[in-house]
Amino acid sequence: MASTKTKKGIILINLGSPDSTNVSDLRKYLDEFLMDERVIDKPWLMRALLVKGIIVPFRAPKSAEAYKQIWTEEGSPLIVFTKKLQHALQARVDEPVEIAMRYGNPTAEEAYAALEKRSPEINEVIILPLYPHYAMSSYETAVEHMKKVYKQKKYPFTISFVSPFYKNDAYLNALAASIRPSLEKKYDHILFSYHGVPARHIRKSDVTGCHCLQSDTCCETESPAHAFCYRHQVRTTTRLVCEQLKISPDKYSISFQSRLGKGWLEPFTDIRLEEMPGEGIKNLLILCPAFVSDCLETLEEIAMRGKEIFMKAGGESFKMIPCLNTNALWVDAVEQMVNGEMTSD
Ligand SMILES: C=CC1=C(C)c2cc3[nH]c(cc4nc(cc5[nH]c(cc1n2)c(C)c5CCC(=O)O)C(CCC(=O)O)=C4C)c(C)c3C=C
Ligand SMILES: [Fe+2]
Ligand SMILES: [Fe+2]
Repeated sequence: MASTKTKKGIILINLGSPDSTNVSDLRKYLDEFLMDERVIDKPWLMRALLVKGIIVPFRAPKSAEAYKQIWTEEGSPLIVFTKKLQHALQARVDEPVEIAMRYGNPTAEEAYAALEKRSPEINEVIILPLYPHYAMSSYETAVEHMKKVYKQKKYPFTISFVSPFYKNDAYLNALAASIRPSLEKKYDHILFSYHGVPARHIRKSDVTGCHCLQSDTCCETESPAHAFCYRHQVRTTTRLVCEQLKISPDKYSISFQSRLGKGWLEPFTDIRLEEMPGEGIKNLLILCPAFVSDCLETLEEIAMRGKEIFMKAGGESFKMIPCLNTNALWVDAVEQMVNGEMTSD
């Protein structure tokens, strides 16, 4: 029997941005985002009342102003950097590369259709969610959405997903290289600020039902829960990259940003930024490794508002290390991952 030759296509999926900074586009984007049951995990009616009745009407005008601070002529930084990553990868691989956004545009349907149109003979699509760490509100929802859309039509290809790459060697090398030049100048401390999640989400994702968040050190005790534990994974990325760079544990820490409501992972980035100068940390290096593309949460929340909090509290220098964006070592890592050369589980 003749064997079928594999013809691959690649999709990079990221979170997505509003189409513009108009309040109406913000409403549409926030509605789609926050009505996702993996982001706000309340029963549909309660979620709809909260999102459509309270959060979106109040947040949309404020978010529109925030997006205006970072919007470029080419559009939202998150989309622009994801497209640039697509082109950088495309320059290295023969397989067609498309992008999709979990919320907004381009959609999953468009990405599948674009691959089919570019190469009708594709029989296998590798999907890389652009999140280093597993969270039900990021990695899981991207995967489930791509699967749901895939099932709605008869596509001539199979789909498979790259796992969270928080301890992948090539990713860690890229992250370390992006930090290394900043270590040459004087600094007192490095803050790894990760996007926060509700603690409840971590407990929900605990496959053992009895491990996650049981103590402050449970993330350091081996457990099958860690394949889905955001806190374990961000701690692992931080520890491994600091070991590689020989940064001693007293010189760095982790915090969580962008909280929306109560019961989120602590410590909070904004609170730590206010406290640090009083603890003698006057010269700060900060990075946001939950994001591989600079976006609203890095450029506006941290580089603008976070810096202001720190400097007002008595800080002297605040250096933000950019996301990996189109860093050549990061493109190497992406190329390895879509080629199935993952070293993480
Ligand atoms: C319940 C609310 C939210 C959860 C949980 C959450 C998790 C989460 N988000 C990202 C990545 C990004 N989030 C971004 C923006 C953003 N996030 C939330 C809410 C939750 N996120 C909101 C309401 C917004 C919109 C902006 C705002 O109004 O503040 C972005 C930036 C998008 C952009 O266009 O630049 C990213 C990226 C992760 C990785 C994550 C869980 C780990
Ligand atoms: Fe978010
Ligand atoms: Fe855990």
